[in-house]
Amino acid sequence: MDANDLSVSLGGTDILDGVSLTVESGELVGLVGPNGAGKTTLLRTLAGYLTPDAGTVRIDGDDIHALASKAASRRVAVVPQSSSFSFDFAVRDVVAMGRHPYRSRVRPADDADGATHVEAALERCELTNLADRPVTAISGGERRRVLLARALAQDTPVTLLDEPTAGLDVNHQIRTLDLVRGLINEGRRAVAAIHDLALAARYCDRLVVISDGRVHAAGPPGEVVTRATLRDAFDATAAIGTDPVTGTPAVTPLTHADDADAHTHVLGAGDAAVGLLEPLAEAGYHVTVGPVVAGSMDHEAARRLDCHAVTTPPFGPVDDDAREQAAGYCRDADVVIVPTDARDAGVNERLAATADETVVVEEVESAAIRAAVTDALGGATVTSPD
Ligand SMILES: Nc1ncnc2c1ncn2[C@@H]1O[C@H](COP(=O)(O)OP(=O)(O)OP(=O)(O)O)[C@@H](O)[C@H]1O
Repeated sequence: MDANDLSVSLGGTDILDGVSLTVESGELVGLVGPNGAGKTTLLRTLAGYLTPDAGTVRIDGDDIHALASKAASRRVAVVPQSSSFSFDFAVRDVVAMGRHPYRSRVRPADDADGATHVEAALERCELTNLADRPVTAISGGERRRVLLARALAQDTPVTLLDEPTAGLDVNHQIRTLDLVRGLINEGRRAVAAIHDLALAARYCDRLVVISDGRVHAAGPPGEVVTRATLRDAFDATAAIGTDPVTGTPAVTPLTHADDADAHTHVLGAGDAAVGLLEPLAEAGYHVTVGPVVAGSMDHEAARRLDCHAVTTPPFGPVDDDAREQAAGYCRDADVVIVPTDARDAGVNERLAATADETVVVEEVESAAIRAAVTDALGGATVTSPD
């Protein structure tokens, strides 16, 4: 699927502006972005429901907006965010509605294997036991699986999903995305709007960040889910780590702070530095740290918070580059903090709140690193807090 330079306005307001997106076979693309960014509008445009003011959507070469409705529905299926069923159709009948694009009043035999698709979709979505139940008499989560099964029965190369996990318990969120992933692994293509960034990062091959109707960033989850993206696209402060089980980005939203972007340099390393970085970043400071040993815990803490770390190789003296860079940060920073160990967490908190001074707290865990930087600075800025 190729969406090229899509612009859409609704009610006289520009909603999408120059959005392009490609989805290859065997690829799940996640649409992420703040509320009101335009994700649903984009999905509706990709589905052919909304005609763009400019731009095209092609599936295997066919312009989706130029196709007749049944032909378009044989290429793309939609799992909507919600659907209210006002008639008490049986679950099986709702799923069978997915076969509509293959049926013809004049040639009813055209969809000879329709029933097989419907039964397979029911089974895959664990709905076989509910197949005869009225759709008005099942739970909200089960109804979402019915919408997914209907899309499966439609048997299209492209599936568009709008918040497929919303309202599902944690078990069914995973089962639903595992199911979607299974379809992708069979060679289908899908685009899914997913609010949960960690789930999106775990299941999608690529993420497209939509913000204010534009593509803010696009790429593999590890490249897209960054502190900078969270700040710029979502206006959110977050720590980004690595999920220890899945190895994909983990997102911890932090309390929002509107503080100035004063530069704080955390000099040297140690366990205390790990605890310092997060409150500083949370308070809105531009934080740098180092020198830290490459691959150490404090380096990882800096990485996940998107704080630039000056690194020095393990098992060796602090190298000249690291020494120079750290010295530069120490000269430029509004505050230089040399952390003590964890018992001084209270002191660190106080320092973070008074960042307009240069304060150095003695006793860095790694005396060698402190000595190296102090030396590079000619000892000039090293002062005692009291
Ligand atoms: N029919 C419409 N007429 C005018 N504006 C609309 C219409 N439909 C949606 N909008 C506006 O378009 C913008 C994008 O809405 P959309 O539903 O695409 O966002 P979204 O990213 O899916 O949001 P959410 O995450 O909250 O579901 C919103 O500001 C919304 O108010």
